[in-house]
Amino acid sequence: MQVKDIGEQGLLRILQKFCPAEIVGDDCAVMATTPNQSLAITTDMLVDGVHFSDRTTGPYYAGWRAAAANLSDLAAMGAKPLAVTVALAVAADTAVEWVEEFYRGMTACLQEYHTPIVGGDVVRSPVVTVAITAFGEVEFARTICRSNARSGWAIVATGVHGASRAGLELLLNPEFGQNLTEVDRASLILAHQRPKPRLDVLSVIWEILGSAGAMESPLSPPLGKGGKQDFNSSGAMEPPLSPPLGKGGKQDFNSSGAMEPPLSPPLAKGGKQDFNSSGAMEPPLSPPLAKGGKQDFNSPPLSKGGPGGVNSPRLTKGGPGGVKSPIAIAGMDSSDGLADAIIQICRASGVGAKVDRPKIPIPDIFSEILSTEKALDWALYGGEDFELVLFLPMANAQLLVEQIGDGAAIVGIATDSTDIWLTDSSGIYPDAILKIDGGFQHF
Ligand SMILES: Nc1ncnc2c1ncn2[C@@H]1O[C@H](COP(=O)(O)OP(=O)(O)O)[C@@H](O)[C@H]1O
Ligand SMILES: Cc1ncc(C[n+]2csc(CCOP(=O)(O)OP(=O)(O)O)c2C)c(N)n1
Ligand SMILES: [Mg+2]
Repeated sequence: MQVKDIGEQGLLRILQKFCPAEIVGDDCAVMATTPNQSLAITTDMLVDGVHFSDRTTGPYYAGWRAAAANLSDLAAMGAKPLAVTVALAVAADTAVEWVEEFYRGMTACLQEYHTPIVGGDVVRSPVVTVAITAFGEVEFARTICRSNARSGWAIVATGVHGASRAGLELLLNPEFGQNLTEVDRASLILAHQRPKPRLDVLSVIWEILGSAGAMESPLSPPLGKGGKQDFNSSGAMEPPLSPPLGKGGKQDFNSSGAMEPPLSPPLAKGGKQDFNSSGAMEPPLSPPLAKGGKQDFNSPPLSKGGPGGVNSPRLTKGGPGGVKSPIAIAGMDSSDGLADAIIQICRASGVGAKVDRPKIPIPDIFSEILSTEKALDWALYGGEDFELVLFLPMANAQLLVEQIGDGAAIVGIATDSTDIWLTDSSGIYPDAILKIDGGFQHF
């Protein structure tokens, strides 16, 4: 059966089965918000032939990866996922079964993090394309931004890099890795097809940084001795300080569709954006008029007064790198590769870095199947490992790496120049500048 056989309404009926019935189906999804939390919003598109293909990834894992990529961006901001919307473009002759499998994969990933699909759109297109918008919430004081890094801080990778690239190679090129065992082959392929967003790392970060994770006292001891907090086996992240979502602590988006309906009004009294009194609507983010009357799109919008400034009560911007939060950590995810993440954070923060080649965590098996050069290249530039790359004070970085385990490593240190060097503490290779364009480029 093809999409054209059931039509738009027929397809929507199938897709809405993957969504909580209480929320989906109207012109908007309306969700309760938690007081004192900021909304984190991210969009990522996936295009057939660019991000996945039938050669490498069937619909189930294409769906999984689509969800994981978006949740990974939330994790990178320190945000807890709330919901996603899915805009789907398929051809008239796309098999309905393909779309259903895609949704099964997507919801399998989302359910691990208790995140519902609350809406979306379907259109016809010659190329299958999926755009997901994910919504999360984060306390302002816990927002992990790219622009917060400081000279002297350690650079942490939360897990091995290059595995996804190796998995992609195995799927595209049958000649590659013929001496691998089936177990190793499967684990590399899974790294590509079923990446896990590192939302689990957030609880470890909050535990180490504690309530005293602010810039002023970044080295305060962790809250609890030694142990990771015991989150449930799904690996779902629940920042210990955030209030529970509903009775029982977690929203339950399982297939029964049971979930607490959003009873509280979405906007608290006074929480509405204050448009001017004439009633005319003025988008609150529009840049101020520059001298001469032209809008100056380069100047940072309405940052006067800092976070919560008078002009922009609900939006916090800290300059070219984006949000600045008071927490002693900076980071992003490594969707575009480890090197890209380090470079982006350094640029946003105005620092440099020294990255030590032997410290970069790669899968053990690489030494048997790849030259040292190629292993390094895939680790730095392969992309799609969806780990987090975090800059934080050394003592906290050491605790973090110890507690995450499983390939997490301190790979380098931020410096007060703006150069980003690849160094070699084993003394074999000369220092080199880390390339910005070594990874996947769309154009
Ligand atoms: N079409 C767009 N319009 C406005 N902003 C965009 C667009 N595409 C990307 N951005 C913004 O540019 C920044 C970098 O994007 P990107 O490299 O895609 O981030 P990520 O790797 O986290 O997905 C993000 O803040 C993103 O929201
Ligand atoms: C068929 C196929 N070819 C190539 C790749 C490799 N690839 C595609 S996009 C990408 C980088 C990440 O994608 P992007 O759209 O830049 O994600 P974002 O950083 O915005 O999250 C990589 C390494 C792939 N996953 N599948
Ligand atoms: Mg993106």
